[in-house]
Amino acid sequence: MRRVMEMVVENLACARGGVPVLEGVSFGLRGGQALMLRGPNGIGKTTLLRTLAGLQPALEGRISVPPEAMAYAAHADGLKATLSVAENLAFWARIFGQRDVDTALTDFNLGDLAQRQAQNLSAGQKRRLGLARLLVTGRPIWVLDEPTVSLDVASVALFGQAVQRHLEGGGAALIATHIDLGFEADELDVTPFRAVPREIDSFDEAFA
Ligand SMILES: Nc1ncnc2c1ncn2[C@@H]1O[C@H](COP(=O)(O)OP(=O)(O)OP(=O)(O)O)[C@@H](O)[C@H]1O
Repeated sequence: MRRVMEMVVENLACARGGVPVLEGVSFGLRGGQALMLRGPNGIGKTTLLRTLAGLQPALEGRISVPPEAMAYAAHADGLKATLSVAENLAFWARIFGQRDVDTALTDFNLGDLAQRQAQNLSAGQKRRLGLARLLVTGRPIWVLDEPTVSLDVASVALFGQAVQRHLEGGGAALIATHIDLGFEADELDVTPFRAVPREIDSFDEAFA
């Protein structure tokens, strides 16, 4: 895995549906560090993560590392329904120039399900497969949006261990979650960065 030196985010502003939701977001993330994104429902955590991962443009600001340094996981979408668990991982590994899928199978307890088609997995098993994909990206910064949805207690623990191993290997993680993942991590509450509503330029025309 390529090591993260440090990701620096400066004065970032991001929007959802054309409406600014967060602005002035600044923070740093270094190799070995996990940062938990906190804030109430709807504040803009998903929007921020999508912007960092390059899925939507920033309104302003600077991100010191390119999206290619990041592996983004939001939900199990993107799984190939008719491919088996092992084939899904091999597919992703090939895309990212990696070979090993056994570690991902083992670490997310997917060994017994390796030959099952993705479409026949339970919600929690699909989520485990979605998260196992992180391991075959080889990318240093994991950007995770509510990664534990649908996971049972044992799977949350497996996930927590996988993140910790990633950190020990010099990786970093930015995680939007409402729950305690069971390991030491820093927190970033994005509430203070809520965008100030702007005046609508066309107000006069619209209501004239
Ligand atoms: N497609 C969309 N078009 C317009 N507004 C949207 C769209 N999707 C989300 N929003 C709004 O953007 C704001 C930020 O949403 P976002 O999903 O980033 O919040 P969040 O902090 O991740 O919330 P949660 O904790 O509930 O997951 C919310 O007010 C939401 O209603």
